[in-house]
Amino acid sequence: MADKDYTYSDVSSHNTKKDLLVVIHDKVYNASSFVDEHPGGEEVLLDVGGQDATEAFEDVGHSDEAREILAGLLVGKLKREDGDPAPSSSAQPTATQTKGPDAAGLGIGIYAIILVGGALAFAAYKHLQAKSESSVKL
Ligand code: HEM
Repeated sequence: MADKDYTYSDVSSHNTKKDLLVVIHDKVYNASSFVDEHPGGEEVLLDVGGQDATEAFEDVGHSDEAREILAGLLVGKLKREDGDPAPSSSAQPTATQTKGPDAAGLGIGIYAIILVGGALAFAAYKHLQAKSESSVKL
């Protein structure tokens, strides 16, 4: 039973509490027996019922114990076909990569503003100082 091949549409029809399949890393798990015991609540599992739950599962940072439980729920593997949604976890790295340069650009901008602002403030201070010195002499 654990080496059955499922298509994405096979899995998608099993999305109820009594009949709950989830896909994690292209493997298919039957979470029906575990849904009531899930420490994270049944709601989150039902939300991903019949779908690819890889990202949701990995985002939580589940423990090794959770992964052992998961291994016990294995019923088969996912056979991807043309037109199926892409594995959800593969979209993540690109999203974080594009974030990097943006954040760095903003950081440099802020430094530039502080530097120019500081230089202007210093010039104004010097100017006022020179002015008050010359008025004392008069
Ligand atoms: C069949 C798949 C899953 C299994 C076997 C599983 C198992 C577990 C286990 C054993 C824990 C306790 C903490 C730990 O050992 O890491 C846990 C916690 C948690 N799980 Fe899952 N989980 C599954 C899927 C999911 C999914 C898809 C989500 C979606 C967001 C999720 C969300 C959470 C959350 C939020 C907690 C933390 C609960 C807390 O600490 O209050 N889990 N899960």
